[in-house]
Amino acid sequence: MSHKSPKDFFRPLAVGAPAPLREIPARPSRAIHFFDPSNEKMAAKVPGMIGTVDVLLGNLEDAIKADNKVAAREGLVKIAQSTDFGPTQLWTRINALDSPWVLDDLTTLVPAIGDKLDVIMVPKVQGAEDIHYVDRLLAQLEAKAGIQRPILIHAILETARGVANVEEICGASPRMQGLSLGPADLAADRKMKTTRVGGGHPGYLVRQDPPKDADGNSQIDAQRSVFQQDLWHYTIAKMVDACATHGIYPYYGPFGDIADVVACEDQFRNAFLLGCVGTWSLHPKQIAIANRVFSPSVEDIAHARRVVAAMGDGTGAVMIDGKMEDDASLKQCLVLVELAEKLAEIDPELKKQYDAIEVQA
Ligand SMILES: CC(=O)SCCNC(=O)CCNC(=O)[C@H](O)C(C)(C)COP(=O)(O)OP(=O)(O)OC[C@H]1O[C@@H](n2cnc3c(N)ncnc32)[C@H](O)[C@@H]1OP(=O)(O)O
Ligand SMILES: CC(=O)C(=O)O
Ligand SMILES: [Mg+2]
Repeated sequence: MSHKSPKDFFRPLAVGAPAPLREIPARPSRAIHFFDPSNEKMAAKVPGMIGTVDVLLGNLEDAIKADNKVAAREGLVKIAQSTDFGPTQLWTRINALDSPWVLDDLTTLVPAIGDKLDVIMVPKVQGAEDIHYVDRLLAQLEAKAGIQRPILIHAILETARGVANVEEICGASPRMQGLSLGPADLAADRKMKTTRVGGGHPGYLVRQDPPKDADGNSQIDAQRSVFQQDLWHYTIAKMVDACATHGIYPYYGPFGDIADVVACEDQFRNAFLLGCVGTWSLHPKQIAIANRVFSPSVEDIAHARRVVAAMGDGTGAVMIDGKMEDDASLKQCLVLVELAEKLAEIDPELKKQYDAIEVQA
């Protein structure tokens, strides 16, 4: 839902602010890698990560101690001003809109490094009103600082009200770039009885039916398989639909069990299959997992290209390996092929792998 009439939707919100984008570019953003700009050891690693990760995000909100908020903000300014980010995007996560730090975050960052910041992530977004506030303030600050292209907004979905309002959040401004899931705050706000940051839960499961004995009685105490379920399926699916409706991009979020690289990969893959374009990385070892999961496999691209070739003008139905392919399955294949083309532009290793695929007749 827009707060403006359709004719004014793309009008700048301050005189002299850059014109809003008509379309949000599909820039690869498989991993949004979080770092604490007040942590000197971590910050020192940032320049070396350029080119190995699609997005570097200087975090100012949760996980930064209250005593370090100013140092984190100043550290981010220093890093951004002294670093050429090349192909890697620079994002930040500002403090919550009801915090004592957010106004200084925005009024410091935009004049100092607004020309380098691609996206500002806003936490704990509750409804369109939060986006409208940041939208207008950014326009005023951009105009004052002479910023030439609009800084985009990314909202974290991490309150029950935010989830209920997801559609209006996505459509609140042409600056809206995407949404991430905030499973930790969302769990707390919903009063879910979990203590984890993302991922599944062994107690959230479906159990196989009991076997029956010769008389047809259920053997309740027999050994039965249990299947752990995904606590986040509903919210991710809702985010994906809202983002697709508004032409913006959905992301998973943090996976807090850094040591469990296997479950992390599974959770990321669920999000990829459901339509997310990327996820967060909290530790350097999660970057490779995200890059792998959010890049279509060589097998998928080989199959997709085969369907594209077989479908000619894109209409009708054909059989490939015993399966029916038609206009609709072709469209799914094109999603993968187009994503592979975008990734090949920035990832030479992937390009080599995709280029080596021979299309089977
Ligand atoms: C719910 C939410 O809001 S999630 C988002 C907020 N949370 C975050 O942003 C957390 C970001 N990550 C971190 O703070 C850290 O990775 C932690 C606390 C999880 C683990 O940190 P450590 O215990 O230091 O991890 P570990 O010892 O494995 O680190 C190995 C090296 O990687 C570095 N490192 C760890 N995390 C990062 C990072 N995110 N970026 C860059 N370097 C990092 C460490 O400084 C260390 O460097 P060293 O080898 O020179 O000593
Ligand atoms: C991602 C985040 O901020 C959360 O899970 O709360
Ligand atoms: Mg949070």
